Amino acid sequence: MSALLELQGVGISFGGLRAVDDLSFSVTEGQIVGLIGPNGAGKTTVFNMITGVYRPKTGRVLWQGREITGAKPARIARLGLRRTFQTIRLFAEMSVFENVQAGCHLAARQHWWEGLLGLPGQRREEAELAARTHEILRRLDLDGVADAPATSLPYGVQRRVELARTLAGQPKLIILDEPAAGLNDAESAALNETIFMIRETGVTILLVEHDMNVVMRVSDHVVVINFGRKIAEGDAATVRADPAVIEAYLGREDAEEVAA
Ligand SMILES: Nc1ncnc2c1ncn2[C@@H]1O[C@H](COP(=O)(O)OP(=O)(O)OP(=O)(O)O)[C@@H](O)[C@H]1O
Repeated sequence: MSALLELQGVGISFGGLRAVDDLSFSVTEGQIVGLIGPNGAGKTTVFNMITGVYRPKTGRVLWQGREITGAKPARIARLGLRRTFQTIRLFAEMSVFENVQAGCHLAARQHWWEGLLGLPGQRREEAELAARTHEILRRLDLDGVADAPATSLPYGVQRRVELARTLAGQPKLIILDEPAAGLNDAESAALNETIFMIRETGVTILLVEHDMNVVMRVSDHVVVINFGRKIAEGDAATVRADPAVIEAYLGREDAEEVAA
C-alpha cells in the first residue's frame, strides 16, 4: 500500500523555540495512525502544518506523492484531507440530519446556477446527498436522532454528529483532533468502535491524541513525539515498552522506578 500522507523532515520554530524539528512519518492508505506526545510536545503544530494553517520552515509534506507544503487549507480540504475540531461546532438551530447534510454540500459538484434554475442535475444531486447523509447517520448509529436539534443531544453524541459531518465531505484521510477529550468511559469505548467503522468505509485515519490508552487501542501504527522530535515509532506494543516513551510520559524518576 502506498503512502497517502508523508512528512519529510518537517520543522518550524516560533521565536527561538523549535516547536517541531526534522519530523518524518507517513500514513499508509487504510491505516489508523496515532500521533501522540505529552502536553506541549508539538502535536497541534504538526496538525497545523499538515492542514495548511502553518507553512513548515523546513521539510516537505506530500499528499499521494505530490508536494502540498504550504498549500492553503481550503485546497488541502478539497484534495480529501479533512480534520475534526476539539470544540463542538454544530449549527445549533439545525437538526442532526441538516448538520450532516451541510458537510455533504461542501463536497457537492454542483454549479451555483444549476441550483438557481432547478435543473435535473441539481435534483439528482440533492437525492444523492440525502441518501449519502442517511447512510452516514446509519453507520454512526445516529439515525434514531436524525430529526433532533443537534445541540440538544448529550456531549458524546454531539461529537459523533461532528464526525458524521466531516465524513459527509467524503474525505480520503481524516485527522481526528483529540476525539476522546471530555468523553466518559462508555463514550470513549463507543468511540473506538466508531473509529474502526470509519476505517471500514475506506477512510484512512490520523489520530492526534494526548491520551495514550485511546491511541494504543485503535492504532495500527503509533508515532510518538516529545519536544517537537520523534522519539519512537512502531506498533502499540513496541511503542508502549519503549523506555523513551515511558520517560516522556512519566518523567525520568518515575520511569526509573518502573524499570526497577
Ligand atoms: N503560535 C505559536 N507561537 C508560539 N509558540 C507556539 C505556538 N504554537 C505552539 N507553540 C509552542 O510550541 C510547542 C508545541 O506546542 P503544541 O501546541 O503544538 O503542542 P501539543 O503537543 O499540541 O500540546 P497539547 O497536548 O498541550 O495541546 C509548545 O511549547 C508551544 O508553547
